[in-house]
Amino acid sequence: MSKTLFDKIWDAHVVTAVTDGPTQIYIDRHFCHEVTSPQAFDGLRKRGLKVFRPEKTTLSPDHNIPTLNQDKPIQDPISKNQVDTLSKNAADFGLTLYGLGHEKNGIIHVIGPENGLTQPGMTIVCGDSHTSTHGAFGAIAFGIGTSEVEMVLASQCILQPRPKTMRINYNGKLKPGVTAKDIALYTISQLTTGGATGYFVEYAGEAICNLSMEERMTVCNLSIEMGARGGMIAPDETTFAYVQGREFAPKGEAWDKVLAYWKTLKSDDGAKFDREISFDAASIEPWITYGTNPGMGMAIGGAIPTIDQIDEAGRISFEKSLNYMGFKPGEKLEGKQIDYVFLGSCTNGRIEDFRAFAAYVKGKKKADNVIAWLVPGSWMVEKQIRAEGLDKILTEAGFELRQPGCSACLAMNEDKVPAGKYAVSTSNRNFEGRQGPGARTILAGPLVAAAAAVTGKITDPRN
Ligand SMILES: CC(C)[C@H](C(=O)O)[C@@H](O)C(=O)O
Ligand code: SF4
Repeated sequence: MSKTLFDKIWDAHVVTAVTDGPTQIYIDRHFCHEVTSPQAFDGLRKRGLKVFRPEKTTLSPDHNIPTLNQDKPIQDPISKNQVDTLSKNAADFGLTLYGLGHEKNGIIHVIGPENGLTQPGMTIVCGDSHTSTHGAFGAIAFGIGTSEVEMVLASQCILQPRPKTMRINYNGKLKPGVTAKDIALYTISQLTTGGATGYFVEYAGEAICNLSMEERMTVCNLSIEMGARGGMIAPDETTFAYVQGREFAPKGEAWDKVLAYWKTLKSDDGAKFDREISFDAASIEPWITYGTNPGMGMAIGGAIPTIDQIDEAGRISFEKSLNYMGFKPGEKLEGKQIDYVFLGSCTNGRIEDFRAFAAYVKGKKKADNVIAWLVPGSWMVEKQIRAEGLDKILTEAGFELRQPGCSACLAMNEDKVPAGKYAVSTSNRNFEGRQGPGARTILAGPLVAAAAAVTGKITDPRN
């Protein structure tokens, strides 16, 4: 029988199938950060349990870490406690930790792939919704809650109801100047933030096959913002070339063997999805959000919907959202002045994002009205930025590089956008207060962020 990519990986990981109940699934890789893991470790302590397979779990603090002076003690007591607790848990349970100051520290969804811990065919979990990022490798990767973190630590398994499957096809080629982030924001705008609830999504089609691994990670990262359990892309030569040679990638004979298996990981012809939709890649424009959820987006040259374009049931929240943002129905945002630019996060904090940003700002100057936070996703990204001399281009254009971490993506550290200020951000959430109390977030890709940083306004990077 024809199988989807999802079915193949899922079926290969079933430990116990229960009729009318969740399936027990084996987990190949487990990532942990400081926010969602403390109670899980305490739970193990209370039960007198060890971590079942310590080599399968990797820890990195990312949410609470400062992006300046990481060599000094963390000032905020709550953040310090969370980061210290993660270190203690790693030591007590014998787990690998890329702690603060470690050359491999960074956002957990950035360091997994760059170290070769993320591989095709795997089941991957983390107590974090953006675990969907790892699906870019052709893996079943999804976020879990803290009680499930405890379950995985104790048993290397998890109980999961089988999600429905959806395939989204992007036919044809993207237009020049359109990025992976635009694909994702466009898709959420079409499907809405609840449009993929209950589904595991496979992204497919020519425009997806043409993406680099980092671009695929950006697309899969945002799956959760349309409610999907996760997103995935079939592995191909691009995937294999990215994984090969990385620290934890299989080597020698083991590589040849696994590669033969990875090549079978694609949806068979005739495989049935519970839902299938298609978009014309050429209809995607550089995309920005105007509201307070990632589905409230539009082409950069477009206009915010007018009230009559909104379903009656949604009008109150639409008005509330625009009120928070200080925008009016029907308004165009191109040319509107902004205050902050944030380049970073597990969505767009990788080397290609910094290359794209640097290429745009090269020979130009940062606008005086803009405060720009350029935050690499990891120390490996930071090192690469310097190795390529991108830091010099950025400095000459008036920018400074900060130290890696989640930073202003959710403002758990000091990087908070002040109330009422507008931030063009390459991250993935624009909820009220996400980047600081009262902060107003406009989500966009790295090129739109670069254009905003040099003009001080919302600007189409193609002009
Ligand atoms: C802190 C964590 C639980 C959260 C998530 O799960 O996504 C965070 O990473 C976020 O992006 O909001
Ligand atoms: S960068 Fe943002 S989205 Fe990603 S894990 Fe950190 S807080 Fe969550």
